[in-house]
Amino acid sequence: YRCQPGGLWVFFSLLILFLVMFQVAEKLQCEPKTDIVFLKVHKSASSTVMNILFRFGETHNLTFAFPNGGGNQLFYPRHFLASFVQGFSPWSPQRFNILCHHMRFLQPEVQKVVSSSAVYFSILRNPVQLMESSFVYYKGTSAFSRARSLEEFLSQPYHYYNPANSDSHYAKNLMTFDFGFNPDGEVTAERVQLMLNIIEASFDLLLISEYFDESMVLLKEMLCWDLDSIVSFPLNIRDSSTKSPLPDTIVEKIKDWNRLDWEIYIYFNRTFWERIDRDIGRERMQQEVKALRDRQAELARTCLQGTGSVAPKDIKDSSLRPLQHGNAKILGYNLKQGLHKEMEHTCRRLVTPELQYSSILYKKQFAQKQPQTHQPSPEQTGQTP
Ligand SMILES: Nc1ncnc2c1ncn2[C@@H]1O[C@H](COP(=O)(O)OS(=O)(=O)O)[C@@H](OP(=O)(O)O)[C@H]1O
Repeated sequence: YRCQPGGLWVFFSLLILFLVMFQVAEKLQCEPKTDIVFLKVHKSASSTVMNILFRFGETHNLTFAFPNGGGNQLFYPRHFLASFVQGFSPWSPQRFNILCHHMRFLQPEVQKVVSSSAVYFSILRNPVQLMESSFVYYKGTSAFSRARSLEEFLSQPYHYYNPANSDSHYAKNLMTFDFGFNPDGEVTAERVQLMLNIIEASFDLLLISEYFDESMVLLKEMLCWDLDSIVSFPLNIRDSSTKSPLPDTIVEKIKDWNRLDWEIYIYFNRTFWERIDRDIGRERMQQEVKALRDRQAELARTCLQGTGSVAPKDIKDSSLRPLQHGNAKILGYNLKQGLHKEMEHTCRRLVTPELQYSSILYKKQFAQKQPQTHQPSPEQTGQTP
């Protein structure tokens, strides 16, 4: 049997056609996603994730669902309502690309402000470290203000904690609360299962802050973004002088006190790794994480003075100073001098704290608009994070 030249031509034409179709199919499958809901769970590295979303949104000219009047939270701790979003009208078809400010989740209302094809994700943190962080950051709230230490609070929590107070959620099952559920609900197998089912049905991906880099790789895959879109420097981080070590006895007490959060965390930590095994595999994950860390290290060398984060008093540019809250000392960054214009912009955005960045984007989005006639009260704008 001898191969005919005509046959070869047909073979190569078919091969090229197949390759082109394959590329087109792959592209169709993997268009970068631009409609996103991020539930910004408190004290779970959510400000770092928000910075990633801010940068992507700014670069791609996307719209954000800002709180009315430009506050920093969507009228938290109230359950989310579409009417909290600036520019939302029940009579207009306008939808926003990214919803990522602090809110207490309520899906039917969220669905009114974003496209029906929006991707939903959130991030969880081990409730033990989350509560230690919350105790320091929200030291001024009613449940924590009278307790000298977390140990003291946990020795008789109901002496300090009154569920009827409007700021009590910072002290018990904060993740459960942010997902929209009752943090004081009785812990039964049925309740836990129902809660997990609802979260799983509403969210496409649950990230884990202890595995932040792996989380970003999963996010990149889900959103069809590139590596540079998911790089970050850790934001809203505390100085170690305001962190306390937790003896084992306290760890157990925190788990018990935050039982609903613990159940959420355990379950989605498991599904997180199952998803990695299913979609990426451990080996490729390792390579992707390395690529991400290498890129971040390169950016740190380019952008930052010194080796990394610095105390608030040492931040030279006041527009890069993060909000200080409660008893926490929140660190920030100094940019290198003499960076070229474009690089300076990239570096500056990486280290711009949440409140300043949000306000820059808000002004940009509403630059053409008249000032609001309705002025919400400070409580409504949620000035404290
Ligand atoms: N990349 C990365 N990886 C792991 N952990 C990180 C990261 N970025 C921020 N953090 C830690 O997240 C805590 C702040 O969380 P939030 O930004 O969600 O807080 S807030 O509710 O918006 O105030 C805060 O925790 P504590 O330092 O324990 O308070 C940060 O250190």
